[in-house]
Amino acid sequence: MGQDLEKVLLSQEQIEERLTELAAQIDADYAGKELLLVGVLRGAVMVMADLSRRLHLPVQMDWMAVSSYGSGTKSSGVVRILKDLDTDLHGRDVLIVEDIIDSGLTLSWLLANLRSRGPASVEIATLLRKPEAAKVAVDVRYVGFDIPPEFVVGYGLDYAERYRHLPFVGTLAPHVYGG
Ligand SMILES: O=P(O)(O)OC[C@H]1O[C@H](OP(=O)(O)OP(=O)(O)O)[C@H](O)[C@@H]1O
Ligand code: HPA
Repeated sequence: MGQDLEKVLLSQEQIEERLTELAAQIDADYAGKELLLVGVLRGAVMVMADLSRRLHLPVQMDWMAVSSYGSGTKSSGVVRILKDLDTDLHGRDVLIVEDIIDSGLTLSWLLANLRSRGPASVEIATLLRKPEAAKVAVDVRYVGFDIPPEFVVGYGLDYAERYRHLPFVGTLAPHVYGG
């Protein structure tokens, strides 16, 4: 496992500190409201757990599963809903919780999809964003870290379903994905 990693990009401490800041901002922005957190499976599980536990607002949580990456390192651009929400979004303040915005294709599709369901508002919170990899612009209210356009793993992010459990974000050694 150690040999698979090239470097640690963001330590557990850096991530937790930033999530605390984002939670305070979200608490202030939605004061007096009840928020519906929509986690995007599977990558957002860690961010959802750690961000939601820092919120003081009343929140509900629901989950969607979408897929655009399959087992590779590039977005296919074709988004499929693998599991839809159980919650009616009509009149709700919705915050999509994500691990990463890379090309932006998944989130721009998801944002349009959720906005078509009649919510009061839909915003996005993502731990990571790769500005140099953007293929479409996505309006993101809460960003943990802007990172370089390298493939990263850990803290929910996988390569071929591995490395999601790592408590930090790192890059993989090129030999792992045949680079
Ligand atoms: O901006 P994009 O280029 O569209 O990439 C971002 C998407 O890719 C990842 O999901 P993935 O499809 O890998 O599924 P997973 O969450 O199950 O790992 C991530 O969780 C985002 O949903
Ligand atoms: O850099 C990444 N790593 C893992 N999954 C991803 N999905 C989009 N970008 C990435």
